[in-house]
Amino acid sequence: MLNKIIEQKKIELERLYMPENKMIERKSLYQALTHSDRKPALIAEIKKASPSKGIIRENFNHLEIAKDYKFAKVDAMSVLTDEKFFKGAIQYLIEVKEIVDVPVLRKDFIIDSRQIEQSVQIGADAILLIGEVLEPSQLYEFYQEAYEKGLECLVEVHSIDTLERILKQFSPKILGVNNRNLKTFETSLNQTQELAEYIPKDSILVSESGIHTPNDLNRVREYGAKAVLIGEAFMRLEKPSMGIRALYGEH
Ligand SMILES: O=P(O)(O)OC[C@@H](O)[C@@H](O)c1c[nH]c2ccccc12
Repeated sequence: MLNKIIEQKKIELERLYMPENKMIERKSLYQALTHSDRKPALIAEIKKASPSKGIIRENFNHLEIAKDYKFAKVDAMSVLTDEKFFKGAIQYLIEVKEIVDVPVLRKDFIIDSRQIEQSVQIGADAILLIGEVLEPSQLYEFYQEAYEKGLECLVEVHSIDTLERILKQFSPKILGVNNRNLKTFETSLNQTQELAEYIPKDSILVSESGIHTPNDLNRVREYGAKAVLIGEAFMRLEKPSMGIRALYGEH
């Protein structure tokens, strides 16, 4: 599946949409995650579908979800912009960014430097760079290019092997452990536990995917996650904010 997604991205690169530059105020994801009242801090995702689950939310309205997340005071929002496999859209991110005051992460498969420029233009505050998709040297180049352009990066890895290869190159400030294997779609929170000890002390550990219950949240907190990235569990609820309160045990 991962290969299929990357092939599709290469096709899309031939007609990359590049909107006009607007003046956009950037927000720091790093700041938001380190100054959160919630432990772990929360990145809430806006996602209609996924290749592993199909359509997750039938009546999908990105702005309604963004407003509800805003009401719940999430620390950051992640917006899927991949159209083909996640039924996302660049337009969703543009519009969400206009109505929220927290950093917005662009969730997509970045394989080309032009997508970084595009992310700047559409108003993203941060982008995802996937360790299983990019060679460490390429990933580091994109990382530097993004920071030079005022974007932060969530560097995501699934395996210890990928993490080690990246850490030989550099230490990303925000490091995500994807509990889901993008090739098999298998999800296990043990992934966060196994990788946690290798995460540099100065990096923020974000546990991503497969977090549904308060027990899941407690587990990854104990493993050392300073932030979590959650999509599906909230997308299945009419009011995602209710799910957030239940998850964190807030009243
Ligand atoms: O919906 P979940 O299981 O809560 O997962 C959210 C997020 O981690 C997931 O969407 C994700 C993590 N890494 C990705 C890379 C590409 C696309 C999607 C993802």
